[in-house]
Amino acid sequence: MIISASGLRKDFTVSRKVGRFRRERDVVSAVDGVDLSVERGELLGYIGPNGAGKSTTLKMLTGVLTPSAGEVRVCGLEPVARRTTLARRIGVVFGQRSQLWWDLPLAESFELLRHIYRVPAADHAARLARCVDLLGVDEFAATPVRQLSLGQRMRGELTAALLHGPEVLFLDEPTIGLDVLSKQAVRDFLAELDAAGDTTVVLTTHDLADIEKLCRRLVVIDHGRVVHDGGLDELHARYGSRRVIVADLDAPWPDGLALPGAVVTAVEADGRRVTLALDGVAAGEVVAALAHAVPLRDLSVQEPGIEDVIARLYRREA
Ligand SMILES: Nc1ncnc2c1ncn2[C@@H]1O[C@H](COP(=O)(O)OP(=O)(O)OP(=O)(O)O)[C@@H](O)[C@H]1O
Repeated sequence: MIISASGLRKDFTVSRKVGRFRRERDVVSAVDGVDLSVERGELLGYIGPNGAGKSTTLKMLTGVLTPSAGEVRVCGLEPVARRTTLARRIGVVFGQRSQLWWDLPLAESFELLRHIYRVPAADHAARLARCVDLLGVDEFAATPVRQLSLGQRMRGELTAALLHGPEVLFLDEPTIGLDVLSKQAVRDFLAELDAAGDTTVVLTTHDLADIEKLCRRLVVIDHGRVVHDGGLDELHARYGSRRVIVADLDAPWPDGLALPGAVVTAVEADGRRVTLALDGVAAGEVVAALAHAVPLRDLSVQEPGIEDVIARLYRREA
């Protein structure tokens, strides 16, 4: 395991005003007993609603915050105690904090990072070439960082985080606020990184397209606790996502008509369009029964959307 955590906790003490003069202290468990194992080369989606504890977890994994309790190892090291050693073996992109030099052209930040991490020139050149190829960072390498668009800066941040060849890359919301093209470039880049298999990636995101395109495994956290750890398919199965048939009819849907294995969820367009959710029955059987019962004009079968699953999961509709 390249990352392992057990019983990981982080409590924050916050003071709250009570009445005019009194303050009371509350303890907020931002991370409340998280167990996590990540294998080398995995791309893990670490997701959850706002305030769930994602960033706090990442900060403990990268040695920025000391856990209140629990065990954590990244690359076999205890992150806080071995922070400097760990820094050479991980890459970090946290939305709010930049690792680039604001007033220097992007290319000079890359060069400085090469010296700081003492990366052999050939390795640096090879890694940079890959980022030029996939993220197009050469187009704005001469521009001072402060003048870059958010999308350009994020592409620069990703490059900067990878130039020393980290074993693990931690990304906190890398696509938030980006324009469509930059989002696509970042996503394609991460897919390629995942396919190459030599970098472990932990990704927090609220972007459903990121989740759908990139994360084969998802750890979902809510109120500081893991509520799901597994693939997207398992999530669909567990939260009862159902395939849907939308049928256009030549005559109105007969009131009260029931088909085995399907539930009518909507009747629209003067009764000439009906939506049926499948109850685990093969679509073919329901379509055959439908064709027998009503004059069909057109029909489509839709897979459940990730939006639906995640929304239900966050509402805890198990
Ligand atoms: N330094 C701090 N002091 C007090 N409370 C904090 C601190 N940092 C985080 N919290 C609280 O801990 C909880 C978890 O916050 P965290 O930032 O980890 O959530 P998140 O899942 O990353 O949320 P988001 O998706 O909104 O970024 C929240 O209730 C937050 O208000």
